[in-house]
Amino acid sequence: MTQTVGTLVILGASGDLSSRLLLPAVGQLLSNHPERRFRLIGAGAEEWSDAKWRSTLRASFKTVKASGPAVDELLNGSRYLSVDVTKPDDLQRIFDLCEGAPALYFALPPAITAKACEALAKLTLPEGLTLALEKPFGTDRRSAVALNKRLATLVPEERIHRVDHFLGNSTVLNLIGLRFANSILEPVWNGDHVQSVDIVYDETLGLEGRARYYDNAGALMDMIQSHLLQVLAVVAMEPPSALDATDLRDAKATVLRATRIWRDDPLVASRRARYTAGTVEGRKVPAYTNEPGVDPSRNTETLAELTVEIDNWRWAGVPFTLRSGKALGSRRREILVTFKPARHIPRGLRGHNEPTMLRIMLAPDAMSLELNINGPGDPHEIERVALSAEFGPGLLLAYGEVLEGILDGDPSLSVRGDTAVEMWRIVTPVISAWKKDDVPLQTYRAGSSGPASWKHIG
Ligand SMILES: NC(=O)C1=CN([C@@H]2O[C@H](COP(=O)(O)OP(=O)(O)OC[C@H]3O[C@@H](n4cnc5c(N)ncnc54)[C@H](OP(=O)(O)O)[C@@H]3O)[C@@H](O)[C@H]2O)C=CC1
Ligand SMILES: O=C1O[C@H](COP(=O)(O)O)[C@@H](O)[C@H](O)[C@H]1O
Repeated sequence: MTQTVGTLVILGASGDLSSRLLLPAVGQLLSNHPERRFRLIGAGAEEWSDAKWRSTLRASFKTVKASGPAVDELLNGSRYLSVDVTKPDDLQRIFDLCEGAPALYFALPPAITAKACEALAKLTLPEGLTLALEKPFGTDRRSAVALNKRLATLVPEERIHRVDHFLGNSTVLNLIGLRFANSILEPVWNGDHVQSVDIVYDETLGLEGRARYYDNAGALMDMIQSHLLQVLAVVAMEPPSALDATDLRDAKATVLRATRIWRDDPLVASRRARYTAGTVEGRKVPAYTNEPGVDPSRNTETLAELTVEIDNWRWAGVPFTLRSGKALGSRRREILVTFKPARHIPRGLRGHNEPTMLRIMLAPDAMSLELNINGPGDPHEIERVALSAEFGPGLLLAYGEVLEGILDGDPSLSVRGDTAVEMWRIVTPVISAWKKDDVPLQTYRAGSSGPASWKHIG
């Protein structure tokens, strides 16, 4: 551990991300690493007292059973400031409370983050300042470019953490281990052997009171433009020499630069849908358009599918389909690599000739290789089996891993500025086509597997 940060400041501390994901991660990190010490300041628009903030901290820490002297010390010394983060004076008040080098974590809607960065530009910034920005980074390609430019005037790139918690996810690191610590996978990890790759993140969760953010984002921006393209980058990248920030981020950037929507045609490459009323896991879910805070005229999709191709030697012609949606009947989080079917099965063998499939489940962390083998009974009969294994669970929650990177000044797992822009470049033609209504917004019943007309993946 080489912690460079003395004070972690959460901007947007009264929001959902903070209490549900960030604060538990802080508690878990300190329980697992009691040698760590840093100050925590919460800053948000709500008029909270220090006491109310500390009771929020306690409640969040309880969810992960965080305890120990480091946790108690942080709790007792933690302060809350009621601020407007778009005002330079308010930001200065925060800096005045910091000890050591501060890290500002923007747990804010993207438009407010951009305004807060403008406000920072009016201040003399503290030595060693680190900035951590949540996804989505900007609201489109242009705003991402502008935000990068602004950030570059504030701190050096290595102290900017564009957070994508899927990259804090041990499974993504497991994926790198699986791909590159075995010599049998890489020779077939290309378009000569792979027929298609699907990255699916179906959630049973609905809107969960997040209309203010989600109704302006939708499934494409919320999940595909950020998380799933990052997963694609790790699945498809060339082998990095090391897991360090330069090698890893160069490898991801190269593959994303080669990525474009399938056939350059949003009508072929994308589909979108929105849920109607239904029942999910025994819970009644109202139609998305009847959720509090939703403006139906925005036509926000809650399920999106995007197929891309990667213009390079390894992957040319292989469709990569990314899909994510809310209020679906069952949770499914997996990367599915479908290999080409065997060219010829000797006459005399009967039964399956389905392609070999490698499923990598993102949570719970597991994998399964589906093969055709001679099953029990008649040895001429080919049957389907799955060889399964579990990845070891990570030591920390995904956000704990993200926070570790921020506190220790290691940006390996964060998204680099050029890559953040590239991810917007990939989805821009789809966003434009959807705005013009060129791709119909279909519907699916909450609790179903999506619109009946959509082909099932895998
Ligand atoms: N929630 C989640 O599961 C995840 C969220 N994210 C990302 O995190 C970010 C925040 O999301 P989320 O927490 O859900 O959103 P919320 O709306 O719950 O929280 C945003 C917080 O920012 C505060 N805020 C808004 N404007 C200002 C301002 N000018 N000054 C000070 N505080 C302000 C809000 O205060 P008030 O309510 O008083 O306006 C609120 O507390 C988004 O970019 C989202 O994409 C990423 C991964 C998961
Ligand atoms: O960033 C987000 O991610 C979550 C899904 O991630 P998980 O780790 O909680 O499974 C998603 O529900 C949310 O809409 C999105 O903003």
